[in-house]
Amino acid sequence: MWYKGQKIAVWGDQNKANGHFGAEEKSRSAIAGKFEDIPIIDISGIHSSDINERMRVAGQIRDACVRVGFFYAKGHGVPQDIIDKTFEWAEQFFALPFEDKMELFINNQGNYRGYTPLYGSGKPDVDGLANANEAFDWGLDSKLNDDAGYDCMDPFMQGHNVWPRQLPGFEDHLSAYFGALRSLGRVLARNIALSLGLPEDLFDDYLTHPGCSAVVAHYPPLESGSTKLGLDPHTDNEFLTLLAPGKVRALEVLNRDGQWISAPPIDGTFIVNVGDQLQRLTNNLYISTKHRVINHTGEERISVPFFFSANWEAVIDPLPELVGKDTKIESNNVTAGQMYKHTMLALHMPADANPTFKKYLKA
Ligand SMILES: O=C(O)CCC(=O)C(=O)O
Ligand SMILES: [Fe+2]
Repeated sequence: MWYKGQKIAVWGDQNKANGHFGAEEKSRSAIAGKFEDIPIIDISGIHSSDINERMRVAGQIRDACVRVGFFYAKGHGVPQDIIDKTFEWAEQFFALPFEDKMELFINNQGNYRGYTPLYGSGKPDVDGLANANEAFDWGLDSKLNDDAGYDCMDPFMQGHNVWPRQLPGFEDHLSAYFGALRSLGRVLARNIALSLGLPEDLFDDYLTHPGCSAVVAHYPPLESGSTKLGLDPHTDNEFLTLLAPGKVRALEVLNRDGQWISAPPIDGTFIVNVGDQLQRLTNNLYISTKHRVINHTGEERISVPFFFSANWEAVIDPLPELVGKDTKIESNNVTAGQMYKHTMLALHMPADANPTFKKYLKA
């Protein structure tokens, strides 16, 4: 495919960075109490004008990204109030009648924004039902774009967000949340560059209009003994994920021994993880670690992942600085937008075959 005179390669699962560790443990029970294996980092120094402060954080981030691919970020600077309000709006959205939510059915939007019904994404089980979560996705569009020089015409990602007409105020708040997290992502990316021993502005050109997206997700409690998953094991596609995990423990992270480690929420922190883009850019130095969601707590769970991505047209190849002098870079010229589109198509395909959802598909 061609875009602005540039040939874009075909992207597929075989190209996913997929840096999970070890063989996948089949057990459905996670090891609790080992969450200290996921480091807690006070990242407040990323905003400091003192390079020593920034370097101190960068060292810890490097260690976490090389060993684990995940860390808890405290001192992130996003006001708790804006995070709490996002959860309140999410609750109001999920409380809407099913028919209202299906007005925004994600499979009807060319840019994969809007509503994913319960069991409507992921890999279908023997009962034909897939992930036990419902979700609302929004992300960069021409309204949320803050780069005057960008036309939002990526060949893979075009169109606007859709918003629930029943909830005035929802769009404004989620847009503000998007802006706050995008700002944090840009500062974090500078610290990541530092953590790689590279100039702090290294990623700036990748992030002039980052193709970020975000999700409010609802994971109802699963019955004990249920074989269902809230979210299948996967790696995230983007540069970094900044997850507001809410109050209910359900996220599990695959460690080097192939064991699932529980990653419970810790007040005042985001759970940050390396995505496939960053793994690829760092030539597999930083690891995009597999994770999944299982809610066996008996409580309703809401979480809000923010996927911080490079510009959609940015080609995601290993940085020459991180590739040995004699190693040839195998460029396949894949863009961030293409990686995102591919991931979203694969994730949402099952709903097209499900009779409950099929009738909502628009021709
Ligand atoms: O809700 C969570 O804990 C994680 C969600 C997640 O992994 C994702 O949406 O990619
Ligand atoms: Fe994820």
